Amino acid sequence: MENLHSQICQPVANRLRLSMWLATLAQGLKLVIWIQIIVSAQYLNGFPFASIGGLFFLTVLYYTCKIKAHDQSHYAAFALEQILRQELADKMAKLPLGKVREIGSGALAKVLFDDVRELHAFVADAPPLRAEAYSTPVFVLVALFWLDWHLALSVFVFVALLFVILQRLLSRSQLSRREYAAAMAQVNSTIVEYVQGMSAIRTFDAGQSSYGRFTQALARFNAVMFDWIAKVGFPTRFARTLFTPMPIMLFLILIGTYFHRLEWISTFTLFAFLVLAAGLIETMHPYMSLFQLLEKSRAAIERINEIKTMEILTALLPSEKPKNYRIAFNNVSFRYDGQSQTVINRQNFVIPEGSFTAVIGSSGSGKTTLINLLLRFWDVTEGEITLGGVNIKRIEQAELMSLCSVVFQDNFLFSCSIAENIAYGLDNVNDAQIIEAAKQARIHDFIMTLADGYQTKVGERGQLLSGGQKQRITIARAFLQNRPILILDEPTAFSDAKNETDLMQAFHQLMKNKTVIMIAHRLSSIRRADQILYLERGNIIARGSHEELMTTSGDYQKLWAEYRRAQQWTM
Ligand SMILES: Nc1ncnc2c1ncn2[C@@H]1O[C@H](COP(=O)(O)OP(=O)(O)OP(=O)(O)O)[C@@H](O)[C@H]1O
Repeated sequence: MENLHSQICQPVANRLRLSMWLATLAQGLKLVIWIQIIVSAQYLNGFPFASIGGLFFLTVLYYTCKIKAHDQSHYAAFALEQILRQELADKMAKLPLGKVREIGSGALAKVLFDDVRELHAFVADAPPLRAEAYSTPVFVLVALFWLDWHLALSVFVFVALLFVILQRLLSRSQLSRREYAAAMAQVNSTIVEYVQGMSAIRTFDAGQSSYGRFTQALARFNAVMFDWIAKVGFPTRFARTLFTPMPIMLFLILIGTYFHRLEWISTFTLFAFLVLAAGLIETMHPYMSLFQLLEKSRAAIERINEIKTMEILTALLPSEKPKNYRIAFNNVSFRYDGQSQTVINRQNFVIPEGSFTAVIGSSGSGKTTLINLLLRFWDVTEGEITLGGVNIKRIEQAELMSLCSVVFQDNFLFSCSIAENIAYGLDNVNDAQIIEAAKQARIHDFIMTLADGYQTKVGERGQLLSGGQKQRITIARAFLQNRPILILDEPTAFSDAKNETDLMQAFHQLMKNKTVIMIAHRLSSIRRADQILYLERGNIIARGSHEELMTTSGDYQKLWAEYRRAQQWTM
């Protein structure tokens, strides 16, 4: 077995070995049964009934071994499937969250489901096939040499020749895996984009450009496949023709009758050779299937290994608990994987415990990145972030998360009830507490208008609710969590003024007595901030309270002047 395959099958190696041995034993028994039948053919006039018992026993043993081999390899396949899914899921939990988002949920799900399933087929089917492909030719050749070494040697040379031809043909037919994988991945991603972005697609381009990208990807995939078929069509058909019993039978009849005339072999030996050699050639078919299984599973294993070997978030030891909730960025720089430019450049600032810090800046200035670094969705490239004087890399991930409540603009809800979504991840929460949190988040009245109230299912990703409603459910969860650090991404747009006022009131109540960092999109909501960080191109260009910045920062004054002009224009 190839290194790649044996490495990934390591956890179930013992079962697979057992399956191989049982399958090999079954092949040996099959051959013994054949030989016994052929030998019995010599006694057609007086069939040895005594040996029927033995034959029956061998047949039962043969089927028992074959079935047990099959069972073992299938158990191994199921066990490995479970082990790998568990391992990959554990690994994903330790990867930087930014990395998980970058790879995309579609691609990760494909590895967890499709690739692991692909491997199942290989693990379940390969051991019996391998036993058949490798042991049967050896057994049959031993039997042929035992019958007559002259003819056996000729058959051996003939089959070896065929084998070399088969190897050549199969290696020529290897589909350029990288090309195939790239073409397939492009088809998948364009399908996902086409389906997920359906609303934007219909609004903006009636599906033309996105559909165009999809058809282009499909055309490329077809071109790769056609090219492959053109390359392998003839070799495959030729291999199939060579590995039928006919060529070896013809060879045996020619050379066998010659040997028979020389009186080197008896008629019986020639007959035995014809039967056994036909079987020998059939054993090349499992070899071809095995080759295809190996090829198909190789790409899956490569993708699984890619995730298994990804760098995880490492914790610096010994782990420590923060002593307070003062946050400090010390000389922090950050560059996304594979990018040459840093998006945060050597930044230093402090967020005092219990204060409200607003982060402002134009689109792409690095506001979200700053928050992602604090939550360890990514790790800083240089410098350190401390919480309560402790480098966040020394704080266990679960501990860090248990100190922060996060409310994003686009909030993910789970496809369960509203009550379950509010209490998500929290133990020992009763209905009264859930209702109280919903009231504080100004969402209780809306929930009561629903026929099933708090038991209403929100649909996949919360699609049955509006953006504002989803956000208020997340705010209710944050009220219930009551964690000392609150990270908010202020909503930019909601449908009506009432909804927006409700939301802002809920936000302000939630912020009380907490260390708050808010990405602010509206200047009106930052006036009461203790500190405003004005970020541009990864640098804080101004820092201070509203009053301070209005006197010290020309950029900040300009921002307000523009904001006021826009307000007057709106009015
Ligand atoms: N996963 C990523 N890989 C590479 N570059 C990224 C990635 N995410 C963001 N960037 C880049 O980093 C820079 C900062 O992005 P960030 O999302 O932090 O900006 P932002 O200020 O939050 O913007 P917005 O207000 O539009 O949300 C941008 O130039 C963006 O293109």
